[in-house]
Amino acid sequence: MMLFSEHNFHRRRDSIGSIEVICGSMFSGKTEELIRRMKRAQFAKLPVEIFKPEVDIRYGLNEVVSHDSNSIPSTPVAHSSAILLLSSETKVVGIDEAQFFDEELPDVCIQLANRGIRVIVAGLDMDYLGKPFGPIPNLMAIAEEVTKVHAVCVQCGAPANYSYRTQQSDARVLLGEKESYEPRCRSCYFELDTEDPC
Ligand SMILES: Nc1ncnc2c1ncn2[C@@H]1O[C@H](COP(=O)(O)OP(=O)(O)O)[C@@H](O)[C@H]1O
Ligand SMILES: Cc1cn([C@H]2C[C@H](O)[C@@H](COP(=O)(O)O)O2)c(=O)[nH]c1=O
Ligand SMILES: [Zn+2]
Repeated sequence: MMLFSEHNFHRRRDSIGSIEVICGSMFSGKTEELIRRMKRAQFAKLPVEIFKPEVDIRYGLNEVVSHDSNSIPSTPVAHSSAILLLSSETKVVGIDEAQFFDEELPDVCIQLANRGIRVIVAGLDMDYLGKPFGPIPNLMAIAEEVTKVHAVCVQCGAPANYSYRTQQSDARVLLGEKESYEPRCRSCYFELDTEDPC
């Protein structure tokens, strides 16, 4: 089976660029999907570069690592504009944890795509309060393709699109894993009474 993004990419590989967004809750497979697409590009012998925000130091500075320990080398950057300094040979750019970047990231992605680069951006669409997170909503608006992936709700097993924070903290940015967050579905996130009222 050929996924839409792979088909699209092949057709356009030497012509115009594009922007793809992979979004969802924590543990939904965003990083794995980003790594999968980047590795396919490498198999196609295309020069790739992967970036992540400097703030995300969970697994060290120089690689993107999934919750299943898949990894790919990456470059940490303090501001999205630094991504524009990449090599002129680069054909595919991956960006992980994009929710932590500044609001200039969508414009940076447009500039890259207009140079003919395929840009693949992964990030949380919502913060722990269920609010749209950083530049992700604007990126979704300008992207050619948006993929929303889902985790499994730890409470009931349904598809999960919320990241429920289990630690007491009001800070929007709180790096963490399973000790601080759990993926939940709407019903479990809002603790809705799902009993049939009739
Ligand atoms: N509740 C869960 N639902 C789905 N995957 C989970 C869950 N808890 C742990 N995982 C693991 O997380 C992996 C996805 O990791 P990753 O790609 O890093 O996600 P994300 O970048 O969206 O946080 C899955 O393949 C699975 O092994
Ligand atoms: C919901 C939420 C998450 N974070 C942090 C927690 C993790 O360090 C990353 C998300 O990583 P993942 O690859 O998507 O699992 O973001 C945060 O700082 N604030 C939040 O509201
Ligand atoms: Zn649930």
